[in-house]
Amino acid sequence: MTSTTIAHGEPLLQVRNLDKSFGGMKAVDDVTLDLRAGIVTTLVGPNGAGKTTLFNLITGNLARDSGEVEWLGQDIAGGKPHLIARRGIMRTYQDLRLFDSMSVWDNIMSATEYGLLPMPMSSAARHRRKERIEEVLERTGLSDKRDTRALDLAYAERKFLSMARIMATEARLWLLDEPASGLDPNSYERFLKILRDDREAGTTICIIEHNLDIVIGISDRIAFLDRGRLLADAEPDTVLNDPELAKIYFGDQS
Ligand SMILES: Nc1ncnc2c1ncn2[C@@H]1O[C@H](COP(=O)(O)OP(=O)(O)OP(=O)(O)O)[C@@H](O)[C@H]1O
Repeated sequence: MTSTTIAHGEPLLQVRNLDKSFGGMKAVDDVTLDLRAGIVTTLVGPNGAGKTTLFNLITGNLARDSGEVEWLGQDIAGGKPHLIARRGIMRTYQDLRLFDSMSVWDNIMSATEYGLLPMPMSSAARHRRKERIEEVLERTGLSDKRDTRALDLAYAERKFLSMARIMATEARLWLLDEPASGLDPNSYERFLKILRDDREAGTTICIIEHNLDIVIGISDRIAFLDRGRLLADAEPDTVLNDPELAKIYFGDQS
């Protein structure tokens, strides 16, 4: 995992003129976007806008047609997912992709190993990892569930486990695909606190989110996608008060 220092607000990940089509349909169409160090960028837009596809192109789950993805100035487009993870880019999935028959603890442990070189860890490093997992269990409210199989968790607990899996790594960039969908209001608060605390600690976060309370509650910047095109990338007030974007997002309600 790279430890290059980068100033708050400077681009950590740069997407340039990225394109991806499925058949004749452009799912991501000439998108240029910076994800900046220590900043929470929310990716919004109607269903099918290309948000998840953009994540998949960044993380190597899909191959781009053209364009660039740079991490700290290095080209990473076309890299394999585990190699991209190794650089410090971790993600969650809408369908969570937990290891259902494994315990909460083992699910988290496996995430800390994903993308790492298979080399023995020093006992000090193992100890630090254990402490980090304990802290993540506490913050996600899963301490009492550490031995429970993922399959046996309640819905909100499964969502928090998918967050815990990336929190326990030392990733510098988190890509979160609708992590709060279906959560109850109490869980929202826990979720927002996690994001705010990690942003404070310097983590860079990009989150796909439909819930406007969450969008308003956490965004430093909002990027608005529609039919593959990036229509806006600006401060929340600018995007949220743009009547044209509201029409696209909510439909014409006049
Ligand atoms: N693997 C694929 N094969 C074919 N079409 C795909 C594939 N993945 C996505 N698409 C299509 O690309 C478009 C963008 O999909 P994507 O999932 O990126 O949208 P989204 O903005 O994340 O939507 P949502 O908010 O509903 O999750 C959609 O029309 C979708 O059907």
